Amino acid sequence: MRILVTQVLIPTLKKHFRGRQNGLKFRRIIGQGAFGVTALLHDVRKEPPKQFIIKRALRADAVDDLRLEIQALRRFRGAAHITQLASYRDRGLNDRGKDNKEIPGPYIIMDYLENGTFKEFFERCVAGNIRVPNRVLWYIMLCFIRSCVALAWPPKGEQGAKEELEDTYIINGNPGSFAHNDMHMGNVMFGGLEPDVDEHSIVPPLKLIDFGLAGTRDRWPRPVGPDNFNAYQGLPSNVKHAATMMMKLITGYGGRLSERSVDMPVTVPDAKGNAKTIKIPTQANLLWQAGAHELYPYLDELLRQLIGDMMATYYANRPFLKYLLDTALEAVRTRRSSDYHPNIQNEETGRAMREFVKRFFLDAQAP
Ligand SMILES: Nc1ncnc2c1ncn2[C@@H]1O[C@H](COP(=O)(O)OP(=O)(O)OP(=O)(O)O)[C@@H](O)[C@H]1O
Repeated sequence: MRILVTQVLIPTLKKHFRGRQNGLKFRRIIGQGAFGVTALLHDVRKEPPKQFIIKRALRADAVDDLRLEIQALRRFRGAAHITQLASYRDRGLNDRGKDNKEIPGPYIIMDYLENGTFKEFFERCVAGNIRVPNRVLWYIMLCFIRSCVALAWPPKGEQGAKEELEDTYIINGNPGSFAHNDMHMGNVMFGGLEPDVDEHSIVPPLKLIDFGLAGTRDRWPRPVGPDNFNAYQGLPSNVKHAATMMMKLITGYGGRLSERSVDMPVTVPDAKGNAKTIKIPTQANLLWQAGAHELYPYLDELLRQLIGDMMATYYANRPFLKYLLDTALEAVRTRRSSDYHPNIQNEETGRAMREFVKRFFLDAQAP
């Protein structure tokens, strides 16, 4: 069945875009799974041609997910850390209210993210057996936190909304409980460097993709446990999944993780305002279990703490987004190589960061 649909669909896409629909031309199939197909399109009216992805479902149940994804992506137009919807077709009509009978069923056209998935980046780092510089980790963490801000306060921009950093959304009232629900390394991608945005001019911006399971409820409610105590809440779940990917990148461990909690010491003020140390359980066990400090001796301690906080076993112990954003922003803006151990200072300079990005992102994507 799948082969049949694909055999029909791919020539249909090719034929449709051969005619330069709205300046778009079919280039090649990017991904083809059991549920859907994604293909690369070029807008040949631009020089160099602007690249887009078209995503089309292959099965009836995947059509529902695609519809959900269209609804979700419309909420995030304008958010710099979520893949951007360029156009779509749902229920027979495209976003300009016109019928497009040639490509049957709903589809999504979105901006192409040229620097690949987080998973590919992770695998390159593991294969190269390298330590990702702390300063690069902070840039990636900042992007993750901004994506969580977008999920909590969707900008709901108009068609063609200009992308903006999410920092200002945070003042707009209480966060929502929208969950991505499928935040893993294959659903996080890196776009192209942006010379005009400080934080994206050195390390490529990270963006979430694949919103087919997203929503304000968990698609697969698990039995009540510490991680989904009381009710399902999207925000702490998104935050934990972001931190989990950071932990995987730091440790190079890409397998299934144990949800075993370990104690993490945290300094808090006591009733008199004096500092006291308490222990909170966290699932960031690879960074906090016995022996972890010796295994990752050069990891920025604040980053280790932040990941532990974001993966705190109990929702109530996970930090507010405002704190996460301020902490990551400050680290990105102020950390210098001299802040790190002499053994790694030459790997933490601005120059070393640029070389790292060239090797693990830009050169790795060259055709
Ligand atoms: N905006 C994008 N830019 C570049 N590549 C993309 C983009 N969106 C998706 N892709 C590519 O297409 C693949 C499939 O996309 P996506 O995960 O959204 O579809 P899916 O049908 O839900 O796939 P899966 O079932 O594998 O999760 C991605 O892994 C990625 O390689």
